[in-house]
Amino acid sequence: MTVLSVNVNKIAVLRNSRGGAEPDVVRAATACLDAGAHGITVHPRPDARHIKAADVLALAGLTRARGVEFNLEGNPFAPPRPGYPGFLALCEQARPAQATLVPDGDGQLTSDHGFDFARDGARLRPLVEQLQRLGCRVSLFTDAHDEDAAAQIGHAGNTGADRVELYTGPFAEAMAAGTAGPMLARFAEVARRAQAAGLGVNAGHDLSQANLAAFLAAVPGVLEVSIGHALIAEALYDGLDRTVRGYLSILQRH
Ligand SMILES: CC(=O)[C@@H](O)[C@H](O)COP(=O)(O)O
Ligand SMILES: NCC(=O)COP(=O)(O)O
Repeated sequence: MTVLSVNVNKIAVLRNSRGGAEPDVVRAATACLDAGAHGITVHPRPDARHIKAADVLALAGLTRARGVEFNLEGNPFAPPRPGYPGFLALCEQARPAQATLVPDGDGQLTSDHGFDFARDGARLRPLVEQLQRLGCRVSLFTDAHDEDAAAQIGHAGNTGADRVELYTGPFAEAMAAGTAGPMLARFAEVARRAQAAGLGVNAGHDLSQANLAAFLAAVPGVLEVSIGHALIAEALYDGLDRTVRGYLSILQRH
């Protein structure tokens, strides 16, 4: 079975919008694990707009205590800055079970592309080794939607990484537009090539209850999906009824 790692970035977005402690990322992560999620993912960004270094350490403690996977995502090439010690330093402190390297630019709204392995492979290799020495399984964020992707994946194998994470944003868009067929065939081909190169396959970005089943039916051997944005949005809808009723019941009693 494919395992589910819940990304709790969005809980921190909401918390930071008021500057206080609520909603609490550790409490939210605990609720996800209590519901059966297999692990927790966060992707702290250098501008600390959601997950902060302290959250990473707190979630590392929670996942260690619960014996589940902690997946820490980030760009290993982004320089440290006040409030963000750098991805490698965070991994040294938190020792996540999995480090997922993502080539984000600084001003990006969210992740929107994978590595260019032909170009980045040589500088990724020593970082992969360094992270593996820290005890992390290493996964590399990769495109699977374009012409070049199947060729690129061979270079990914040369980095020494353990897994790749297929960037599923373009699949989610195609699915919403009703045109996912050819895209899914491409993802399946990239997954098979990755597996043939000895890489495990994860997937993530904009996966949701509306598109996950179609993805898993078409793409073989996906080991893990990390899902945040849609899952948190769906949780709001699914939980609003109960919450409003909770308020009404207090009002009715006073
Ligand atoms: C790598 C990936 O696709 C997700 O981790 C995504 O980067 C979530 O980050 P944001 O929550 O900042 O959009
Ligand atoms: N690696 C993908 C991830 O952690 C969550 O992405 P999204 O579901 O927030 O788009």
